[in-house]
Amino acid sequence: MGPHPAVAAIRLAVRRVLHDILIEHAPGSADLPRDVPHDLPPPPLVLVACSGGADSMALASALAFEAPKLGIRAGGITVDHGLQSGSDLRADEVVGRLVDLGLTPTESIAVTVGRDGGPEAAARDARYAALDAAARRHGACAVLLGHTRDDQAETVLLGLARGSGIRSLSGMAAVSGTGGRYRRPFLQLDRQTARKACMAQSLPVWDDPHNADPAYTRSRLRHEGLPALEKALGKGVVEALARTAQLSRDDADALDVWAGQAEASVRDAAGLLECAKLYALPPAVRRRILRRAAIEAGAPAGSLFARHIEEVDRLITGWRGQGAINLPGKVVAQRQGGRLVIRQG
Ligand SMILES: Nc1ncnc2c1ncn2[C@@H]1O[C@H](COP(=O)(O)OP(=O)(O)OP(=O)(O)O)[C@@H](O)[C@H]1O
Repeated sequence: MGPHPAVAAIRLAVRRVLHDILIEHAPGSADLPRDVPHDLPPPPLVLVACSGGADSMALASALAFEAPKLGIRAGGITVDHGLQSGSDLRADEVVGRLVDLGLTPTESIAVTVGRDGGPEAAARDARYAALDAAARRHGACAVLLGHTRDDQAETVLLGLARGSGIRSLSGMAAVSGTGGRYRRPFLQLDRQTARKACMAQSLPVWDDPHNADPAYTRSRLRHEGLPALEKALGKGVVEALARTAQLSRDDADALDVWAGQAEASVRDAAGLLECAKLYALPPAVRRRILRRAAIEAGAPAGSLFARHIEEVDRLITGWRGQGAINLPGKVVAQRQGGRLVIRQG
């Protein structure tokens, strides 16, 4: 008898990603003759980032099962955010579970969570910094994250509510981070499948109380927002939102390329942006060029919002002699003799 369908599904998702990693990091190694001595690089190491929750425990179990079959070493990291009493003991428990799965190396990393950007963003920043450092320290070529299709749907809705364009509708990428370090094998898989796979394998899981805490935006969305949407629009809404993410990502990537190519054609010999040429471009392309120019001039990308760019855009499309526009990072945008000048003031 084969594995439970949920277990088969999580393993297949992980196997696909490990195949990609193998092709990227050890190209051709599978073709080398086995009886001739050669200096093969050490087998690649893939880490799983595990909170102890159902998604990442399912991921850890699938990694532990699939990696050895492909000659990949598999380890696991858990991050202790120190936000609840006894979180250190819990982190040790998670490490114990990763060891039981046969993962090595395993590590629990304690981080200090700051306050910047709110509790969720601060915890996330601290977590990714710790995972980055761990990947470097262990020489890992990839870190797997347990985000599911449901997480993706939530991310799309959060982006939609921010009103900031298709880039934020594109959710999380299957591959992201420096050198494509982070991989999300479960992005097409629903949360229920991960949970069922844990049950079928009798894996103990831990439900983070933060996930149910209505103080967190994502938690409210998960427990109130999405169920209400499903009730109104039908069960397919999660899948549709995840599909929206992929379509939006493709569109946003295409527009970024277009803007990159168009940028050279709207600059004069001195490199200044020509308002008339900008005016002739489609708004989506023009605004991307304006955004890039603002970032190049020193505006921090994270503080530059759609409303800032819209205001700069009005120097082009709604010109009535308005004054300089102040942008984050002390960057100033102003129109001077048919040219748009964006620089740090
Ligand atoms: N404390 C942590 N330590 C290590 N990795 C984590 C931690 N928290 C989250 N992650 C990683 O980020 C992914 C997404 O985080 P998120 O907070 O959405 O997950 P979660 O709700 O805690 O659930 P789960 O562990 O079931 O994925 C996790 O699947 C896991 O890969």
